Amino acid sequence: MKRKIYLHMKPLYEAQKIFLNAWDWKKALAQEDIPVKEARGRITAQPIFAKRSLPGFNSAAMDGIAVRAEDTFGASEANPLLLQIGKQAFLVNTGEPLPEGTNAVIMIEHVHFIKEDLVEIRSPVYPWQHVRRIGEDVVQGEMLFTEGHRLSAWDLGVLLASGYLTVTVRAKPRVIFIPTGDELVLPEEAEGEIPFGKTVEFNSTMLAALVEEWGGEAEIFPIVRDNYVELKKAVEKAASRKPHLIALIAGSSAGSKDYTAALIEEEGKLLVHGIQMMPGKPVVLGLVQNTPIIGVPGYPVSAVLAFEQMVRPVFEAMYGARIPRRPKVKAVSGCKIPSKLGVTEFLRVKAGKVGTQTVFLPLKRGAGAITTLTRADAIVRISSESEGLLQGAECEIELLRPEKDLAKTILVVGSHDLALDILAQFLRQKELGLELSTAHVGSLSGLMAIKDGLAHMAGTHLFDPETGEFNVPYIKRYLPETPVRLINFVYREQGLILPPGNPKGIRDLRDLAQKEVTFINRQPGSGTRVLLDYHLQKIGVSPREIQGYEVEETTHLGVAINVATGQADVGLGIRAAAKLLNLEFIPLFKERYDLLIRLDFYESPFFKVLQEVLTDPAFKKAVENLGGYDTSEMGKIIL
Ligand SMILES: Nc1nc2c(c(=O)[nH]1)N[C@H]1C(S)=C(S)[C@@H](COP(=O)(O)OP(=O)(O)OC[C@H]3O[C@@H](n4cnc5c(N)ncnc54)[C@H](O)[C@@H]3O)O[C@H]1N2
Ligand code: MOO
Repeated sequence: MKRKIYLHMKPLYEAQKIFLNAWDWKKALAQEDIPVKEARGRITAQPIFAKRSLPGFNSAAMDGIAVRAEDTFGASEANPLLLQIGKQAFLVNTGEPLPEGTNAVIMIEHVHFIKEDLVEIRSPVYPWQHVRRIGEDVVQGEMLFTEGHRLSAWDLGVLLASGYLTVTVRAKPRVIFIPTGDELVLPEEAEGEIPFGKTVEFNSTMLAALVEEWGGEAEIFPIVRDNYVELKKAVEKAASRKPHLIALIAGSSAGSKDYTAALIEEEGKLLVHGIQMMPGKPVVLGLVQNTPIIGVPGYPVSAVLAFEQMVRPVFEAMYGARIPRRPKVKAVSGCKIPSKLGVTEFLRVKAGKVGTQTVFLPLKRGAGAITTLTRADAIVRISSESEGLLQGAECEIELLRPEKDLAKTILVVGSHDLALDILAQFLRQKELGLELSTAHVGSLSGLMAIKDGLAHMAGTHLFDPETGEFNVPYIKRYLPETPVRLINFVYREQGLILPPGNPKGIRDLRDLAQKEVTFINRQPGSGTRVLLDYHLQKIGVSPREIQGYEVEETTHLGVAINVATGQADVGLGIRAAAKLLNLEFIPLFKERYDLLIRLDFYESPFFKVLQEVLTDPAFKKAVENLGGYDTSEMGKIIL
């Protein structure tokens, strides 16, 4: 009875507004007086006025002699003046008060001692020269900080100097997290073997760390099993502690054990269930026992992104101050990225510098994969009014790493090849911080990305039927003006990927036209597709005769998985993909897979590292172990 299907999904901005307006966040945080020495990062709760002036007296700004400026007028090289120490001149050190009657300091370097108590000066000084005057820095009564100011390290300095030992700040927001789920085990319980079907509970730690980063305090309750009564008890217990927010983790979507929304509706007020954002859709917002409550989706990436989107604004409202944002930079998309209209999407991306542009490539989209956050360089927000980004489209990206680290990411687009993953691994071992990021857009789009300056390298295996050559004719045709180099990466076997035992007895491309055979294709512009279409034409088989010809995957592994799961009987792809999934393979062609490299990148120090990997026997061996690879010409310059 408690299963709760989504209410009307709300646009992201509307959900934020509803949550902000549902509670008097501004009044939520009490004030507290805390020692200034412990106040870094805290938010002032009142305007703060200086209790004293700084400096509190006229003081020497230099080591030297304090004088009355008027006594020095007329001094020059030709007409030096003599001053009596103790009468007209007084020895002072930096920071000391000026003796009564003096109003300037002459630096000791410019003072000539005639006798112990008699000095000669050869130039005049003007009044208040080398003097820090009373109140020069701060005048008593002056406002030092407005309310809602985040105290920095140096702010503590001015507070202490101007008379404060304690400072009135906003109390820290307190959040109680309640992780829920039968499948969860504490990390400590799962140090060795983890029982089958169990998952380590780590969302609460991530979110609590975020709360602390934002200046709040987090408490994590024990895991609550998927049981309505227990969940209700845990929420009541949490509410009795009067936190500023309760966060229930998981159980927020539409599963048979997802109680969050039902519980909030029955015990309090349900405000929102479901937001038009991805990841993070199943968010629940409400109030229970006069306490704001959020149901955070269980998938880790959804949890983090939804929590950030919904909770950061209410923290800011409580503080009356902004929480520092991640820096944004302009960047362009290295490939086409479709996105769902009506949903605000948060893509995790890799980013790198290609020439003067910052370019990004999307990581996988799965909200369950936490590495899409840990490996990301940036987050790209795709508006709900957009159907996605075209290759080369410019937008702002939110950086998760320092901008200068982006220079160490090598962006590779084009055809998919498993050996590129191994290359990434070796590169990382070779040089700290060097990353290889790949996007599989097909050989031809890869060439175009190189032309448009959207990648450093492209993997390509485009067969030209007219010349029987790989890649070179295409480069000459499509990139006649672009300075590039082409080097060989591998030769690889392309062939038919079949289920174990080849139940339908498929032998060659001709058999694809059989009625009972379902094929899985690759996307147009991919080298494999070009190869297929060429050979089909050569043997006189029309695409119309092939079932499944119009169903496309973008990677060899995608094709292999279709075969492995019985959705297709056969696909065309590389041996390594078949081997990885224990599938049968009939070799048909040997093809050349090259790397097309922008000349400026070819001449960069990073490429030297890459070249070292390409000549490393251990790397070649690792590639050959994938199956169906010939590395004998790896690194050879073709163009
Ligand atoms: N029929 C539908 N199913 C799902 C929908 C939907 O709309 N209709 N939405 C999907 C989306 S989107 C998301 S996001 C998830 C969120 O689900 P829940 O919030 O209900 O979370 P669970 O199903 O309990 O768990 C999902 C996943 O996350 C793991 N998890 C949960 N808590 C933790 C934790 N504290 N630490 C680490 N990992 C955690 C859990 O084991 C699951 O693997 O629902 C989709 N389903
Ligand atoms: O919308 Mo869910 O939060 O993506 O995985």
